[in-house]
Amino acid sequence: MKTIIFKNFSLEAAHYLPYVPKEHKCRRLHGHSFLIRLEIEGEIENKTGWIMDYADIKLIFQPIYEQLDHHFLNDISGLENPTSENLAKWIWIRLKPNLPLLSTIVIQETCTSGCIYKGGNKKNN
Ligand SMILES: Nc1nc2c(c(=O)[nH]1)N=C([C@H](O)[C@H](O)COP(=O)(O)OP(=O)(O)OP(=O)(O)O)CN2
Ligand SMILES: [Zn+2]
Repeated sequence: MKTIIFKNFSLEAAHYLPYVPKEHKCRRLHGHSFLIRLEIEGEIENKTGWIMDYADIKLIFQPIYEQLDHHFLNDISGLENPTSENLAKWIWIRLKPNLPLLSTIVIQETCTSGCIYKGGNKKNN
């Protein structure tokens, strides 16, 4: 039976949203403690009793995490407009090839706001 496991990460990063009106609060440089949740969907293996080791999810995500943690997101290629939605998509494109069972990325930007990304078609991700 298909089961979903998850691994949560917390990362600190600064950003601003360049395309909102000048008066919008998010046009100003500010920072977040982003919460990122990676969900993996698959079958439970008989022998191990798991879908995959949580530690392996962490290992696979590590190089991407390091590109983001304590960075200015707007400076990162492909993240010039670092909305939650674009961040989720950016992570998905880089992570999915190495983590084929990835099914959902949840980005929580503040206590009250976030995005749930489930991938896209091959053409536009
Ligand atoms: N669809 C999106 N809307 C907004 C995004 C986004 O990424 N996608 N981002 C922002 C800002 O980055 C902002 O920092 C977070 O927005 P907001 O929820 O308005 O933040 P608050 O903590 O101030 O929310 P309150 O609940 O009003 O206190 C804006 N919009
Ligand atoms: Zn923000």
